Amino acid sequence: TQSTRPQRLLGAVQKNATRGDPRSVVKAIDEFCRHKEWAMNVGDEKGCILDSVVSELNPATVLELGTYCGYSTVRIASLLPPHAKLITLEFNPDYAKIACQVIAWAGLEDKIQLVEGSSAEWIPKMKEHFGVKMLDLVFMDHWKDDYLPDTKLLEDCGLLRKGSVLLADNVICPGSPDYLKYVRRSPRYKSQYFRSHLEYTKAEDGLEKSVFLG
Ligand SMILES: O=C(NCCCCCn1ccc2cnccc21)c1cc(-c2ccc(F)cc2)cc(O)c1O
Ligand SMILES: [Mg+2]
Repeated sequence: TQSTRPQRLLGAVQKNATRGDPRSVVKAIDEFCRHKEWAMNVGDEKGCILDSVVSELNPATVLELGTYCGYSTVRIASLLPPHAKLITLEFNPDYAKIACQVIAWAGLEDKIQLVEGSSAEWIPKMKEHFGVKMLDLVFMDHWKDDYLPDTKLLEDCGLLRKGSVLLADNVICPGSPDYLKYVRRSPRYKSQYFRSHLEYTKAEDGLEKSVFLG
């Protein structure tokens, strides 16, 4: 039977990356997506911006919405301090199965909790189910129409503290106009746009970093 793109991406990781070496996993995926098949990872250019935000923040608790094949999951987790935790949510079970194996190849299972389901279902359960008190960083990379409702849900569930950071991928392409308007207008956020390009292409895209002011 035909393989899927995520399965072929995993194959490229297992063929070209060194077990236990997250940077080689990231490199193998970027090479595959640049030279073989495009895939919707945050990619190397926006990935560097992601790395700088994570490194500066040194977060203890991170929530990622949209795991896909685990590329940004591995990028973030490889920069976390020893006892930090990354919870990553994936709606698509086939993506989750691949991401689980990519994360294992990188040797980052201990830092990452991969959960299958929707943000609407799991955000309200964060505290009771995962013992999460507050989120230091939320990386949004799931359905673009869900960025805004999920931001409001995060606020309502008391998961954001003064200084919590929302980092949203694809605010230009495919775009999340209602989310951008909200975080840029709201007095409760300090927002900043990091201009870049859609992964592996010349099209414009960027990351929006929004600090919750409490
Ligand atoms: O659609 C994108 N990502 C979301 C995939 C589905 C997420 C589903 N999901 C996961 C967790 C979760 C939790 N709750 C509810 C739903 C949830 C995406 C698309 C493009 C893109 C595609 C074509 C094109 F021509 C240009 C750009 C580029 C990106 O970087 C992207 O991220
Ligand atoms: Mg994305």
